[in-house]
Amino acid sequence: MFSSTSSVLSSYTTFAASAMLARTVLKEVQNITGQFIPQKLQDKILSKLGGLFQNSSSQLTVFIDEYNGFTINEIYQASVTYLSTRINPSIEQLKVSKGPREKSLSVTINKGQKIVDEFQGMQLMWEFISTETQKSYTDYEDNSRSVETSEHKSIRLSFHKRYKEKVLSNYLPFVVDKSKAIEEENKVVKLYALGNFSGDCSGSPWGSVNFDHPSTFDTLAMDPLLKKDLIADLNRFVSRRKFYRRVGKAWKRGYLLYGPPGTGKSSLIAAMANYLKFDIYDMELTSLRSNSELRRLLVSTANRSILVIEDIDCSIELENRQCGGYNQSDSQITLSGLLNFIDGLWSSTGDERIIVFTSNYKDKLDPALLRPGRMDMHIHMSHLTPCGFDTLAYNYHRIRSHSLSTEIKQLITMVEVSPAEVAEELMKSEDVDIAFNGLVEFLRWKKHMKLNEHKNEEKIGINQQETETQEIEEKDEKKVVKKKKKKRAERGKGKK
Ligand SMILES: Nc1ncnc2c1ncn2[C@@H]1O[C@H](COP(=O)(O)OP(=O)(O)OP(=O)(O)O)[C@@H](O)[C@H]1O
Ligand SMILES: [Mg+2]
Repeated sequence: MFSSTSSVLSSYTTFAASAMLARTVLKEVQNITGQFIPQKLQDKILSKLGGLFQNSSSQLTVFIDEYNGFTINEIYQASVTYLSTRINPSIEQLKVSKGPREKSLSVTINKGQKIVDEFQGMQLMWEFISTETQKSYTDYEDNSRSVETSEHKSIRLSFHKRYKEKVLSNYLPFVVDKSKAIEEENKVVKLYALGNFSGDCSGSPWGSVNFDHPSTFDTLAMDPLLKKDLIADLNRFVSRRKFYRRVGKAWKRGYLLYGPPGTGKSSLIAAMANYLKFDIYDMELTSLRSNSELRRLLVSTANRSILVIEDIDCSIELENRQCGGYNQSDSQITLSGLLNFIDGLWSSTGDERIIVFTSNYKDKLDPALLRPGRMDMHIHMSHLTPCGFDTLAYNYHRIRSHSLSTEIKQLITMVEVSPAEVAEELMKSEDVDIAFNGLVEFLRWKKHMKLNEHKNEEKIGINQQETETQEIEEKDEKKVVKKKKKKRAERGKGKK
């Protein structure tokens, strides 16, 4: 990969000058501080610098241009990213920029600036270079002349000749890997939905916005063991590229999230995306007309992404699958169309894909969807538990315990309350006492309603029982009357 990088032996005389400069600086430091720097320490400093500055003819310089022909040079980009983490106090000029959709500033080194880096005992000197070239054009129609200036950017990497192999096969790959990790860390997660609302001209059916959902695994109230299992499952999944290749399985994973409304299914998807830094594709099945449209959309999703189909039980005609002879042509969208595609083409074209289905009712789902191997993990998002309450209390009020906590937790075990409902109450005031008191009131009211419901149910139950026994008695009565009539009739015959 790197052998083609142009390497030029440069008579880099500035290095020798820099060595002299380093000696002068050491002397100056002694003069200013009035403190003698021990000779040993001086030697050590100079010998460290010596790897770079000793003899100009022992230096090798690698030039890394911004462009490789018309395409961007990935090593250049990687070096810029990597060097932005190596900025030290000796740097005098920096460049700062920020794209309209980026979260943070990007700080890079200005042209002419140098950075010394160390790697496995080697000293390496990086320098940013920029040259401007001007071309003049003559417009022969009106004989006017115009000048066009273009900038040529490159980076110069210098080190001792004896490290050539090590730099090309260890150091530069290290720089590339490191820059990927940095980019991954700074990556802005995107949310894609159908329709082009970002105004780009790519022709993609998906429009995207920056995904700025604050949900993380820390803020999510869910069974701690389940949360731990899920995080471990995600970690295993993303680290198993080779494994999936070896066993011949498509590198994808399916999760089914089910549970009542407001229990955090959508929040969990957001937490997964934020954790993995995967983009989300939100697929609204009800707005699609055919299997072929679905296929087109799935093909145009990118790797390292989460495809989300919410409320799967409501968004697809489940009966389609069950009706054997039903016309499952391309003119409509069917569950089998979706499943076939997920199992087949899509899974073999993409890498590192996650698919998430959500549903409020697991038992309403087609068994085909629940078949082993389809949805690898079924995750039940339940009503709030006392432990989940602790998470919410800490999220919203940064509080680990409160005099009302015990009562709140007791009430939570008595009523069925969703994390969303409790979150709503906790947000009503920034004063924790007011918010917790409000929550207690709310939970007591829920408990009261539940008890009333029970009583009503019991009443209905008793009434029902009464009517049932009455009916039975009536039936029995009728039977008895019938029997009696029969007997009477028989007796009448006998008399005759
Ligand atoms: N488990 C949870 N942990 C933390 N906050 C939660 C949790 N569940 C719900 N919330 C809060 O309630 C809001 C709504 O929850 P969310 O949309 O994730 O629920 P859902 O299960 O997807 O509901 P639905 O079935 O209606 O789609 C969230 O924005 C969040 O503030
Ligand atoms: Mg939801």
